[in-house]
Amino acid sequence: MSYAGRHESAPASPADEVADSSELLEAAQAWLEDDPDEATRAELRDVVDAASAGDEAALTDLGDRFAGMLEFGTAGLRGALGAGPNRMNRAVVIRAAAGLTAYLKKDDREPFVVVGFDARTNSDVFARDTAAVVVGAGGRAVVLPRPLPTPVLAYAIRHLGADAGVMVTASHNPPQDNGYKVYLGDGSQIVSPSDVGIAAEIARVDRVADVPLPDDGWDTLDDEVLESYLGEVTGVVSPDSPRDLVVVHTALHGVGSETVARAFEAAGYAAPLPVPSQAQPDPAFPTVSFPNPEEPGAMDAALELAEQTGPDIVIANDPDADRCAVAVPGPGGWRMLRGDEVGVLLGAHLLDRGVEEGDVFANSIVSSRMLATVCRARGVAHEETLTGFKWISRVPGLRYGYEEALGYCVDPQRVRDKDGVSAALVVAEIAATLKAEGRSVSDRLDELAVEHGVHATDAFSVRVQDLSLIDTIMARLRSEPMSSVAGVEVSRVDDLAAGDGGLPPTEGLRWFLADESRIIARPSGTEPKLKVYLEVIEPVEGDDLAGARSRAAERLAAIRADLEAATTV
Ligand SMILES: O=P([O-])(O)O[C@H]1O[C@H](COP(=O)(O)O)[C@@H](O)[C@H](O)[C@H]1O
Ligand SMILES: [Mg+2]
Repeated sequence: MSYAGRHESAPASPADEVADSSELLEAAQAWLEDDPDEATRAELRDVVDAASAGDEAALTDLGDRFAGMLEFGTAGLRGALGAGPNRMNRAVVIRAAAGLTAYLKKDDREPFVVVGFDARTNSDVFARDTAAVVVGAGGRAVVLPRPLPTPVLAYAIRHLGADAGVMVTASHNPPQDNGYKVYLGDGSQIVSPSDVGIAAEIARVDRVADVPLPDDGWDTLDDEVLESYLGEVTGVVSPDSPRDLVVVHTALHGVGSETVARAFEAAGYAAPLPVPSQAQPDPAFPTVSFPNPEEPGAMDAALELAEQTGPDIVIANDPDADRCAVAVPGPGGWRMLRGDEVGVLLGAHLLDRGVEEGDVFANSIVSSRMLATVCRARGVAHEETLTGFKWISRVPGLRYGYEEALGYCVDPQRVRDKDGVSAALVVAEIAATLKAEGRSVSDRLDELAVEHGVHATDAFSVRVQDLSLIDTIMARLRSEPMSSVAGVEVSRVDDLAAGDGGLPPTEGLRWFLADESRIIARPSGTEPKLKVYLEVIEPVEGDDLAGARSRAAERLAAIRADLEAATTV
């Protein structure tokens, strides 16, 4: 399944279907013969045999596998592992690597590509294929020594002076997925027009069998890259801020444990207390249904360990360790902070530590407007970008950028992407500093809310099997416009697909209500779901923060109820 949002299809007539199914079987047979991987060949052969014998389910399955090539979405290619062009497999990866290399060669030089990989099923195989394709095309390739966090790869690109980087990972997606993040030499993930240029080169690859695939010729790096990253990442915290802090950490079965523990020790903090059942990389992600700290249940084991051991904070990374989630103790037990809360906490902290002329703070349009308000109050420039770090990381003069999806870039000079390791260090600095003052992270959030107003955010997803349902919902939201939400008049609607709001066109709708509440609906570019983001702002009168918070929560819940109704499948 491709999650990039290409899912328009016209209803077919019965005659078309017959023609389509024979064309489909032909296309599948041709793909099968050209697939270098015995495992996916066998898988596809079974589906083709069943479909040829008239099995309807197999035919539908085949149709989905051949619904087009995986496309670049919010964070590169991402899809279910399996045979066919609309899945993640060796044939698709070899095509992608060949297209990328051809694109890089247009600059008339031998491309130099650094490749990283996580610990998912086949990530190492896809990394090796990528290196082989680059070398086979006359380029130079180096591969990270073992499964490591995405930010280490993003760092390596600029550290080594590579022309491009590839990270084989599906980040926080379910175990059956894999993915392919592509970066250029500036260290940022690709955006238009390079994604279109690379896609055009991928489309030009006629047969996988014609792509030279040598058995060697690339270098496997030693630990120097990781050591160098660790040596530099400690620079995100001040040498003289307090270090007394107890942290529980989970890597959610991903690759973050070692790098985070070593970064904490290198920076002078105690290594976090790991959640033992989730500390080692495991492609089956056995203890969680979704290895995404945003999903219900994913943090249960970490919060349970926190209940038992009483740390100051809990930190989680997603499996490729570019996201960072935080939980704090409160009167009612442990509470997960929203990405927007961590985002403003980090932003305000970096503002407090001092900014330089030309520094810009940024966040994505689906994130809270609170950081913009804080920046305005301090006279510091702030920008909004489209969703995805590929956009945030490109803001000129970026000093700090974040997105509500638990992504933070506190050190854009070194890593032009979100980095769950450096973010964890700055979170630790904030928590340890507050602890030394006898205060807590919650106290600091209260202070910011009193000063700038309660910015209450929420989000929900409508998960679908059939991607065309997302189009159906978006079409309905356009054709039956909401005039009020939760009893409050809609004062402005931006069709983001038309470029309203002054950003590059992207599928999505944004509503502003008369009371400044904001709603955005957009298809995910990484998973088969529609995402809806909500924000209300409630000023704090006098010092009645509790009253403002409860009014905000009520307004938010009412908006959510209306939007859930408006987006039912
Ligand atoms: O998967 P990760 O951790 O790299 O995260 C990726 O996906 C997130 C969700 O994207 P979408 O809303 O389109 O699904 C983006 O916000 C993020 O910038 C991107 O890098
Ligand atoms: Mg990730």
